[in-house]
Amino acid sequence: MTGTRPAWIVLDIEGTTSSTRSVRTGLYEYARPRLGPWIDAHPEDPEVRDAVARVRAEAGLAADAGTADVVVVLRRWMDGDVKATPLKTLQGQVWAAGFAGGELTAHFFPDVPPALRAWHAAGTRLAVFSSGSARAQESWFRHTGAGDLASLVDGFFDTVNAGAKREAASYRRIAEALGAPAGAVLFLSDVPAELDAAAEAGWRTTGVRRPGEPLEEAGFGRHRVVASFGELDFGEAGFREPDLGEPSFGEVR
Ligand SMILES: CSCCC(=O)C(=O)COP(=O)(O)O
Ligand SMILES: [Mg+2]
Repeated sequence: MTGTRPAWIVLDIEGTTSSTRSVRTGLYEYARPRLGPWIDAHPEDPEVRDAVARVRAEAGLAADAGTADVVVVLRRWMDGDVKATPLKTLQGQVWAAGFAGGELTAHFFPDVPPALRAWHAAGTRLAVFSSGSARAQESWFRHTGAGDLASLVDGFFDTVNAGAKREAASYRRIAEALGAPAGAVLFLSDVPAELDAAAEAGWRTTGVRRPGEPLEEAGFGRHRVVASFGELDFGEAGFREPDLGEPSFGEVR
C-alpha cells in the first residue's frame, strides 16, 4: 500500500493521465487549421476578443493586427509547446467543439480509468490541474474511449482560475477552492518542477514516469515515483478514512 488514502487526488493530464503524443499531435494538429476560422467566426465572443488582444500584446503585434498575424503567433507557440493562456483559451474552444461534434476522442493510458473509478468509489475526490483550459479538460474527460470520466471529477483548474503550474501559490489557491487542508491533497504529475511547487504548498506528491514519455528520464528528487496508476494502492478495499491531518508545510510524504 502507498500510504493513507488522500481526501483529494489532483491530476495533471499530458504525460500523466494521457500521452504527450495524443495532446501535441492529436489535439494540436486538430486546432492548427481551425484557429483562424474560429477567431473570425466569433468576433463578439468576449473570451475570443480578450485572447486575441492578449496574443497581440504578448507577441508585440500592433493592437489592430489581423487574424493572419495572430495565427502565425499561435502556431509558433504550438510548435514550441508554449503554454500561453490565450492560446489555451482558443485551443480549448476549438477542441470543445470537436469533442461535442464527435470528431475528437480523448486518449487515457489503460491503467487510468480503472484507477480513477476505484479511487472515486472509495471516497477519494478527484480534480484536474492542467495548462489546458478548464473547458478543454472537461471535454477531454467527458469524451474518452473508456466512457465519461468527467462525472468522476469535482474540479477543473487551469492557469486562469489557479495560476502557473510551477508556482506554489497556485496549489494553495486550489486547496482553498477545494476546502481541503494541503496535506490531504495528492498531486500526480510527470513534471518535477510542478511537483516541487505542489510540495512547497504542503501537498503530497507522486511523480509519474511513463515509458516512452518525454520526461521518462527526468530526475524526480525527493518525490515518490510510479510508472502506472496501478502502483498507487491506498487500500481501497479497506475504505480508510481520508487523511485530514494538519499539513506539514513543505514536507513530501
Ligand atoms: C486536454 S486539455 C489540453 C492539454 C493541453 O493543452 C496541455 O497543454 C496539457 O498540459 P499539462 O499541464 O496537462 O501537462
Ligand atoms: Mg504533464
